[in-house]
Amino acid sequence: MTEPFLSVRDLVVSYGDFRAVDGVSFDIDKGQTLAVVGESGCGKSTIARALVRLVTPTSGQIVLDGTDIAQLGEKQLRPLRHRVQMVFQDPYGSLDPHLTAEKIVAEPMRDRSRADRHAEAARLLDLVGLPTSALDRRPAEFSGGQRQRIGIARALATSPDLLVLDEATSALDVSVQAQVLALLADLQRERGLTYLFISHNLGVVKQISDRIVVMRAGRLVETGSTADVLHAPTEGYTRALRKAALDPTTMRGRKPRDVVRQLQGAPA
Ligand SMILES: Nc1ncnc2c1ncn2[C@@H]1O[C@H](COP(=O)(O)OP(=O)(O)OP(=O)(O)O)[C@@H](O)[C@H]1O
Repeated sequence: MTEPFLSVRDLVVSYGDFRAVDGVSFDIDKGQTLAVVGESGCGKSTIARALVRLVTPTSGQIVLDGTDIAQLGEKQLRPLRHRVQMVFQDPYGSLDPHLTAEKIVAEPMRDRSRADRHAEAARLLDLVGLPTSALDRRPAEFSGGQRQRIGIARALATSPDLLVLDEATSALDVSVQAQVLALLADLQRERGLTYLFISHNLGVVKQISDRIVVMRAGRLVETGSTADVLHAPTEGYTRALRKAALDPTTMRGRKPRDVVRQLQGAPA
C-alpha cells in the first residue's frame, strides 16, 4: 500500500495550559481533499497553523511525504516551506494593500529576474482567471472573489503540493463562492494538488471534499468519506451540525455554534 501524502498522528497543540487540539489523527492521500469541520473554537484553524508550522505542536507527528515536520526548526523547515501553502478567509486582510497584484503574487520569486517574475505572475493570474490588466492593480481595486483568486495565485507561486484552505470561501457570496470552488477543483485536477479544506459550511464541504474530519472541543469526533459522514453520521454532534447546515431557517444570521447549542437542548 502506498503511504498517505500527509499523515497527522496524535497531534496536540496547546496555548499555555489549554489544549486547543487534543490528540487528533488523520491522513490525506495525494490529490485528495480532506475537510475539517466543527463549530467555532473547536481547533480547526489551530490544525491549519500547525500544518503550515506557524505554531509548533506540543506533541504528535505531521508526516509530509515521508518527513515528520512537527518539530523541525525554522532552518530545517525552509526547504520544505514551499510545499505547503495557506489560503486565508479574509483575502483583503491577508493581501498587502500597498502592493500591486504582480508584486503580491511574485513575492516568493525574489531570486528570479524581473522579466521572469513578471511572466510568472501573469501566468498565475491567468491560471486563476484574472486578466493581464490585473497585474498593476492594488487589492482595493478588486472584488472579494477576485481578491481570493489573487490569494490562491500567491499560494500557487511556490508550486506547493498541499494547500491549507482556512475558511477560504466563507467571506464570499454564494455565486462567487461557487466560482472559487470550481477553480479549486480545476486546479486540483490539473496539478494533482492535495487540499485540507477548513469550513463550518457543510454545504460547501459536500461539494469539494473526499473525506471529512468532524472536530469538537479540540478532539476528533468522527471521520469518514464525505457521503458517509454527511448522509449517515454516527455521532449526534455531526447530526446536529448537519441539521444546522441543511436547514436555512435555522442558520439565517446565526452562528453555527449557537445553532448547534440549541439543537443540543440549550435555550435559543
Ligand atoms: N494564540 C492563541 N492563544 C490562546 N488561545 C488560542 C489562540 N488561538 C486560538 N486559541 C483558542 O484555541 C481554541 C481553538 O481556536 P481555533 O482558532 O483553532 O478554532 P476554530 O475552530 O478555527 O474557530 P473559528 O471557526 O472560530 O475560526 C479556541 O478556544 C481559541 O480561543
